[in-house]
Amino acid sequence: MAEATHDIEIRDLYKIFGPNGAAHVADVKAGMSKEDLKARHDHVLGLDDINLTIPAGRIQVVMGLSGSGKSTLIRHINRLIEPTAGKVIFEGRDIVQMGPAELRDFRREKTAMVFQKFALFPHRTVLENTTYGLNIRGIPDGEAEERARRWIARVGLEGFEGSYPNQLSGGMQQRVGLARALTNDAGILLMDEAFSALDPLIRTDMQSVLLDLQQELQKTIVFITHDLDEALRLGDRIAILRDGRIIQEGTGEQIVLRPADDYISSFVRDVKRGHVITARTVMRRVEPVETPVTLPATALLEEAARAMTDADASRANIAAQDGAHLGVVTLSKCVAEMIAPDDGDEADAKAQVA
Ligand SMILES: Nc1ncnc2c1ncn2[C@@H]1O[C@H](COP(=O)(O)OP(=O)(O)OP(=O)(O)O)[C@@H](O)[C@H]1O
Repeated sequence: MAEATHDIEIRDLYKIFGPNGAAHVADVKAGMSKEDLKARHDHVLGLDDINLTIPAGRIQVVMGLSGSGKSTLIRHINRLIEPTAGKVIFEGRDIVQMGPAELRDFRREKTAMVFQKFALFPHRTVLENTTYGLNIRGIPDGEAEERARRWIARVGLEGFEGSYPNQLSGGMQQRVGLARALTNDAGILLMDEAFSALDPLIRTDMQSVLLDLQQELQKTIVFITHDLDEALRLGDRIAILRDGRIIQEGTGEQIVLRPADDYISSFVRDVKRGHVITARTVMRRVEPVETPVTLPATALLEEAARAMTDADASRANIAAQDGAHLGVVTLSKCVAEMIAPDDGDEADAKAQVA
């Protein structure tokens, strides 16, 4: 038997919406397109042969345009949607095969969800909204309240425990959504366009709140978005969906440097490369040089360029976490990569992250 892991392993997953989806899996496997399936059989292809390992303790972003299958995919993880075929394996168990009681416990204890439209109860206070999940699990009131208060404070809402949702701004309401999910203490956090309804500044703020919490909590987060900047900022890994298929999966840096096709190229063309590409990717593997600047391998190009400019240095050494020397970057190389690489540089950079 395979060793149990805390990763979420999605294997050969298909979802065909319609009265007789299972009858059409073979057609889809044989290459029938979403359009043909709709035209010939009046069924909708939701997910097409999804294979994805969502790493434990990291943020997996699922990105794609409207209708690409993002919501359908995330809802298979807690089985709010039944697959037409395939497996979703967590800790050695296939969620698809769970009976009702096992599924209920899995949902309540292992997963929590944050929704785009907050989904708060309007007639309950912040505290009551946050304790709700614990109450239905039968956790004693005192303990539930203590846990809820802790998370309400942790998301920055101390003092608002007695407020009602309509007394709060959108950003504050989503902080309640996050507090409610965290109070549940579940290892898997499912976030479906959780920040998409927020104003840009509040949205960036909430991304920072999430990243800050994640440093400490290291939950397995599945985060859906249609926004590339958000995907690149949050995702340890990013899967890009189109028409129910994963067309590319990797780190943000890999996707920006090696877009799998023209569609993804057009997505990433306007990305701020200095915020995505790391110094390690553009360094040369040469002996240490005389310079006041040493940077971690994870430093982004913009950070590297700023550090060198501030120190009036033209080069920086790059060191691994344990301090071992890895290579050298130059200021001019960083700037050139941030602006637009020539083909040769692009090929080098691609080879580096391959
Ligand atoms: N219950 C359903 N019945 C029929 N078709 C459905 C159903 N739910 C989703 N679909 C279809 O499945 C495909 C994927 O939809 P899904 O909602 O997962 O996309 P999405 O990427 O989350 O889009 P959005 O960003 O607009 O929410 C779409 O073609 C959609 O119309």
